[in-house]
Amino acid sequence: MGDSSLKKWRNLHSGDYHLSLDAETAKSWDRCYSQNIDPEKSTFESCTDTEFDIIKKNSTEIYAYTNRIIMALQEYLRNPHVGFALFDNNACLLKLYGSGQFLQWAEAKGITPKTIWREECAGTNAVSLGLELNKPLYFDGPDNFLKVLCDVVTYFTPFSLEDELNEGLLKKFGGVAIIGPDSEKDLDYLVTVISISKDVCMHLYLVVNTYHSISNPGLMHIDIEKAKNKMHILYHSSTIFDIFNITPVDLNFKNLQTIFDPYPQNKEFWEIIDSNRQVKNYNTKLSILGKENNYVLSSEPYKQSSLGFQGIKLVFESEERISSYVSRKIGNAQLTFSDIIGKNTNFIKTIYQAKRVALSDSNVLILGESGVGKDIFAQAIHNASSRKNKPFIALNCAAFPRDLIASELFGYEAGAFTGSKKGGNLGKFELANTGTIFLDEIGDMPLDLQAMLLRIIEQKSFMRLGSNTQIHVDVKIIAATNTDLIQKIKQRKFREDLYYRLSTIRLRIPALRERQDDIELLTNHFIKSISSRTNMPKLALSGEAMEMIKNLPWKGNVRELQNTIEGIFQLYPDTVILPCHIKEYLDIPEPNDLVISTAAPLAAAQAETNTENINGPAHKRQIEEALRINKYNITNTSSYLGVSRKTLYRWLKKYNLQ
Ligand SMILES: Nc1ncnc2c1ncn2[C@@H]1O[C@H](COP(=O)(O)OP(=O)(O)OP(=O)(O)O)[C@@H](O)[C@H]1O
Repeated sequence: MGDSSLKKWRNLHSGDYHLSLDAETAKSWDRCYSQNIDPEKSTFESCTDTEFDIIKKNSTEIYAYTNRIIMALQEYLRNPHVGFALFDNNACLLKLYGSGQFLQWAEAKGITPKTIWREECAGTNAVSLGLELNKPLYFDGPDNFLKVLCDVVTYFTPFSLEDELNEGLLKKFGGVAIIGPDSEKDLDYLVTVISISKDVCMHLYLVVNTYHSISNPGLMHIDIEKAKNKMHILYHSSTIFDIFNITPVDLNFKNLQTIFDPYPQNKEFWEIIDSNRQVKNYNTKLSILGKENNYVLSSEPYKQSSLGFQGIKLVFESEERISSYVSRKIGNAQLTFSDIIGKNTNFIKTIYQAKRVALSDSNVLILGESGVGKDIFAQAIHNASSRKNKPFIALNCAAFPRDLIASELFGYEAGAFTGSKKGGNLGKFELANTGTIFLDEIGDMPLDLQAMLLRIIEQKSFMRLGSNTQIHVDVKIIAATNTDLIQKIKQRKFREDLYYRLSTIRLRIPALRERQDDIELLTNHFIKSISSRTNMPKLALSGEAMEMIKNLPWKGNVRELQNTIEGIFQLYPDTVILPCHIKEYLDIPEPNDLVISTAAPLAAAQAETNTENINGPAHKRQIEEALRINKYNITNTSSYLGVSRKTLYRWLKKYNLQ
């Protein structure tokens, strides 16, 4: 022990150390004195072997990275008298790295793995104080509270990250120190430990935050030693075992082939690894410990040339987990062909065509007026297809503000635009991968997005907003519209090439007025479903009332019919419905038999004008009621009333309801 160090240390203890030590160190000395820690104590406290096993297990994240980095740096630490020490977040010494000379010196001092450097065990030292203050610290020998450390110099830096979920809080993971005899001072050592810490923290950030924010997929970091043709698992998340459905085993620093079956199995996987290729959401079959399954794989090579460090980050998801995640978040297609009611010959033909469409993987364009059942057909097609257990994602292109559709469809990278979520966001195309995406009201899609959609269809890949990486997707597209797309093409509002790409198969759903023979069937179907839903088994409609319903124009098609039936039974639940009830509900004036006609149905435009003309103040009340029920949402209210948004706006203006 250096005499001058010991002398300085003794002087500090016998005098007023507040004058010589910096404020934080002096405060720590105060605490040590108040806890009656004996400065002369000659040994460190250590944890037991069992405790140390638990500590090591809890520290695998920092151990995996730091171990590798220190190993690579160690040979450049030219001074054989000093070495590295790795600590966990409770100041337990996990491992020492250095020359034989350094390790002998450390052992003689009692500085060995398992020793605890917390203040209450080892008095004030750079490790305890650095962890507490969360900052790099250099400690000269006499700054240490214990005599045994009075000639030991320490350069320490903690590993910490801001906790993204709890703003302001810090997650501490431990730290790294360079330790040696007091004679070996060199402030560059502090720079060395700071840069190690920065590197470790960057890795920890990737591991802890980036991927876990989305759906907690399986994450693996592979260390590639090209020269030795070795690929080791440097880090893996615990979810990997669930995803691969295997019993947890120790994979740290194990060769990749410990779980991935060797070539020629996993051909695609080995090719990606060998060529260090980046892929995003790549559907591939993997053979894990003899069990084959489908997975979605993303890979991202990385290289730290300065440290001679090269690896690849792999993210795995099983297809089942993605499907269940998506269904939980988005909800799946519920309806099947058995939910579609109709006996009209043309309508039956449409159902037949739709069933055939479901068997092919081509894109489908569903055409038809508002409320004819385009949505129900899209769901039924998905549920009758081979993709039925995969996601069904619906997006109404008209309901989204123009600038949000792009991020809804394609997702975005973290920080892609102001207000974007920290971890980025999956777009509908990524969520629908392997399943079906239903783009309702495609005619309202802005032109620039039409170009992007066309690219997805042609290349089966796309890029998230703010990213330049192609993401591969396998999605069946069902689009629907109630507008005349040919007309829109002529007006240059819809791309002709996209129209032909989307309409590989066109399905036209006839309007209700073209299948009057279905009205009775549908009416009875809706009465039955209201009865069972509301527990009102005796709902009844007179023959005349049914005749009247069959002859109304139903501009809003099945939706309008359904809403009317529901509305009438809500208003008159305890009576047999007669024509007078319907007239009252729809505000049809008695003498003017404009709408009730057994003759051919009125033309749609004429019907709308008529409804409007005959209704007057009652019509206004009906609109007010519809607005209230639909919480003043224009799209929902117009659907509820079975008219277009344009018509509703016109009515609002006319009745001064804006
Ligand atoms: N053939 C049918 N059998 C049973 N219910 C139907 C049928 N057609 C439509 N419906 C019902 O009518 C309502 C409107 O149908 P849907 O939403 O599928 O119409 P749409 O054509 O997609 O309308 P929009 O163009 O306004 O989006 C839904 O409640 C649906 O369940």
